[in-house]
Formats: sequence, structure tokens, C-alpha cells
Amino acid sequence: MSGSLELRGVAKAFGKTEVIKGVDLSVDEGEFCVFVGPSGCGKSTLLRMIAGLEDVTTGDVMLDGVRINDVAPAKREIAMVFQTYALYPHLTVRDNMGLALKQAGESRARIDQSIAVASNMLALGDYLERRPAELSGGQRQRVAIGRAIVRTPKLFLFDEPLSNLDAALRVATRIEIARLHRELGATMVYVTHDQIEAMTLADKIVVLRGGRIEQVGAPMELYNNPANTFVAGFIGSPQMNFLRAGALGARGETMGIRPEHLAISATAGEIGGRISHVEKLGGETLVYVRTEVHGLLTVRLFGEHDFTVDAVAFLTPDQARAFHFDTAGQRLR
Ligand SMILES: Nc1ncnc2c1ncn2[C@@H]1O[C@H](COP(=O)(O)OP(=O)(O)OP(=O)(O)O)[C@@H](O)[C@H]1O
Repeated sequence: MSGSLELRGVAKAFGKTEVIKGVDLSVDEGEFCVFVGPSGCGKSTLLRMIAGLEDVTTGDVMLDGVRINDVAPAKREIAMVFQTYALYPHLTVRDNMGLALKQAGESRARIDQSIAVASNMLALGDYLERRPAELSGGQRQRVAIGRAIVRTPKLFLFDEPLSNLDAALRVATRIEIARLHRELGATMVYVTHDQIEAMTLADKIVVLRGGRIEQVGAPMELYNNPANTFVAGFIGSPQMNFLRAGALGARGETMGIRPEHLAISATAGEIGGRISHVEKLGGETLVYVRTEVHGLLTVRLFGEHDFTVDAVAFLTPDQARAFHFDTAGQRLR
């Protein structure tokens, strides 16, 4: 029972400050849509407007073709999962998960059945009689997700749901959310700071900046085909290198090259510099090279490599993989 979401010219002002400046977006039924962007760009505000937790200043929020701007949050058939879980501390896992159905006047049998399905999906069966304080952070977040599932909403909203979990648990929960999305076929809108979550979970990534959409596309589409320097720099970690195109005889104002497409040599290459720092990450090595013309550039190498800080190094971009941008930062095709 998943729904489609459409935002039409949605804007939000807090007093005189406009923080969302006219957003048009469609999220299809069953689609996983991720909002990314720098801190303060309006991701959470946009999500909260969809949930009904913030008023929409102008524009329309449409769920399955019906305008829901004026529908109360509890009546929107939308479930939201928060970073802080927002569980009731005095209720058991079972009662936390069943509360919305109980308030909606569902029968005990129907509630128990929904809880059984959701707790089974989330491996929470053994914890139903516990209270939130008796659970780990990861278990609490699974309860919060379970509470959303039992409501069988048309739309799931996630506001940075994994940021309070440690690294290993983040990976496990991320995979779990991807599996749930597959199994439920649900429409999901997800806000994150995390590149890997955005790249791995999304069918569609929305890159926001200053309350506007910069680009919308599938993860690899944004990675391989960024529309401008902002998206090119934002998607991909470590960040794309931006070089002065003129100094390389290349097109446009700026040339973009990802760290994996920059070759490094101790003896010869197009760009000279000195190694300023080396990071060995196990599976890969990042080498930071200070250059006079292009500033600090990052090289990513597969496997372990030894380099000496302060040694001279020469870099050569793989021209076939380079991106070219004009003075306004727009991509030249
Ligand atoms: N209640 C409010 N009153 C005034 N300004 C607000 C309010 N809520 C948010 N803002 C402002 O709106 C802008 C967008 O905030 P929002 O929390 O949506 O950004 P975000 O992209 O989610 O940021 P972060 O990634 O840091 O969570 C910010 O400049 C913020 O200061």
C-alpha cells in the first residue's frame, strides 16, 4: 500500500528568512529517495513539511495525487523515523509498536498480528516485553522502524536514522533498511549526511543547497554525470579534485578529476608537487599532494603504498575521465 509523493513549488519561510525556495519533486510509488546537502540546506525542514510537522508557506504537498497541506500529521498515512528514536520510555516494545494502531481503534488481534509481522522482520521477537532503556541503540532504532511498519503507511520518512549508531551497527542497520525497502516495496524518503547511505540506499538522490534542488538523479548518474561543480564536489568521497583547466590546456575554467583517476609518479607527470600527507586505510591509500598551481590534490590508490611526506611527486589526470566546467561552475558537455 505504498504511495507516490509530489512536491509542487514548495517553499518555507521562518519569519522573513526563506529556507526552502520553491522545490518541485516527484517520488514514485515504491521509490527510495534520499535528500543530501550541506548542513543547513533545508533537508530536515523539507522532510518535516512532508510529515506535517512544519507548515508549508507556499506550494503543495501531494500524496497519491491528493493535496495534504492541511491534513493533520497523524492523519497523513505517513510514518516518520527519527534520529533520536522518539520511543515512549514507560511502554514496552510491544506497546510502543502498537500504540498508533490502538489509538486508531484497531482490534487487539489485528494489533498483535501486525506487531508479530514487524517484529519478525526486524528480529525483535525476543524483546517485545522489554522497555526502551533495556535495549541497545540499534535495537531501539529497530523498534522505531517497527513502529512505522505496523502502521502500513503510504510513505516512510527517515531523518538521519543511523547517525546515533556506531560504525558497525550503522552498516548492519543500513543493510536492514535496504532489505525492508525491498520486502515492503514501500515509498521512502530519507535524509542523511552520509555519502555511503545515500549512494547505497537511494533509487534517487536529491542534492539540495540553500533551499533549492541542485540535481536529482540515480546515485551513479550523479557520480558519473554531475551537472555542476557543486554536485561534482558533493557526491563522492574523498571529494573530486578541481584543477585550473587553463594551466593544463583543457576546456573551460575548471577541470574536475576524481582521486581514483589521478596517477602519481616520483619521476614524471603533468603536475608537480610535494606529498603533504598519506592515509593508509587498509584497502586503499590516500595521498595528498600540495601543488603550486592547483592547490592540494588527493590521489586514491588501491591497496597499500609507501610514500614519504615532503617527497616530490608528479600527478597525471586521466583525461578520458575528466569533467569540464565553465566559469559559473556548470558542466560543459
Ligand atoms: N524553527 C526555525 N526557525 C528559524 N529557522 C529555522 C528553523 N528551523 C530551521 N531553520 C533554519 O532553516 C535552515 C534549514 O534547516 P534544516 O534543519 O532544514 O537544515 P538541514 O539541511 O536539515 O541541516 P542539518 O544537516 O544541519 O541537519 C537553517 O538555516 C536553519 O537555521
